[in-house]
Amino acid sequence: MGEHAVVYGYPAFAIPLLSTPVIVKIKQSENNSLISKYYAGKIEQIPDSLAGVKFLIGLLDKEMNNNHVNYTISIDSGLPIERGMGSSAAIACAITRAFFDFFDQKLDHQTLLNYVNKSETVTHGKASGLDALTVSSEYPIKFSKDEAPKAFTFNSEGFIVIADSGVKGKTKETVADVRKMYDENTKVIGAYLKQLGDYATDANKYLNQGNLKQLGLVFSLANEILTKLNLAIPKTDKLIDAANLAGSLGSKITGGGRGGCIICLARNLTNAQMIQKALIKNGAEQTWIQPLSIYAEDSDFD
Ligand SMILES: C[C@@](O)(CCO)CC(=O)[O-]
Repeated sequence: MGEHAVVYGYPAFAIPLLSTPVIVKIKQSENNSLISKYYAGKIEQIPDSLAGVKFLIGLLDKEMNNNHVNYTISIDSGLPIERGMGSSAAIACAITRAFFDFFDQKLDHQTLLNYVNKSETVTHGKASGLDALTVSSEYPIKFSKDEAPKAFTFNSEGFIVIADSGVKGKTKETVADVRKMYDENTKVIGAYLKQLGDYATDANKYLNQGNLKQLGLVFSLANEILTKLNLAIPKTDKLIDAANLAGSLGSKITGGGRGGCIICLARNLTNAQMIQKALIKNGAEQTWIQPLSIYAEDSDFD
């Protein structure tokens, strides 16, 4: 909740998808190379679509004062890239952790965030830091106007269902387009962004109260604003309609928009599975179901 608005300092919160980790391994080898679903080959020839990864590897290599060890980096990620799921931040986070481990260096959280954010700036342009914080945390992260971002826990029933539309969302492009709209019509677009921030605050309150019905409602209200910001496309609209018809308490685009993923709220597992079925039937490429109970303070989710 609060994506795009957070870039302007408004409240937001995001939850880490704990059931889908990104695993990066580094092994000594003859040449510096990368093995991943999206590219396999020499690090110096990494394509522009993975510019953030290439930049980060170069930076880490330099800062580890490495001038003699060659390595192969392998990335194993269940998250699709360019779908508003924070996968670029998650990959950057795992690469940084793997590098520090490989070179036997201690890594504190702030240093980790600095590296991820530098990589994100190459991938997305100026980022709010929300993705970096979220993917490096076991707990949801809250951004508010007056305090530093912080992790929080909540006790709530319910499930989230996420669906990938299969359409690439270009966060860099949508963030730049919203900025252009804001510069051209600050009053109206500024009011939309503030409203998104307010919905994020409301959603946070309803999560704490375990009020799923109201939470679902603010999901849908936020989606209306995201649509006004030109972040919806027919495919995500279709998925949202299908989820709502199948009993979702509320559904919205998640992340940068104009493609990418949608997120829905379900009352219970049966409800979540019915929504999942409808999403698949309506063309979702991949879906994830996650209980909200894993964010409770005493959760033993591992
Ligand atoms: C769209 C955005 O708000 C979230 C992307 O996951 C961009 C950002 O926060 O940097």
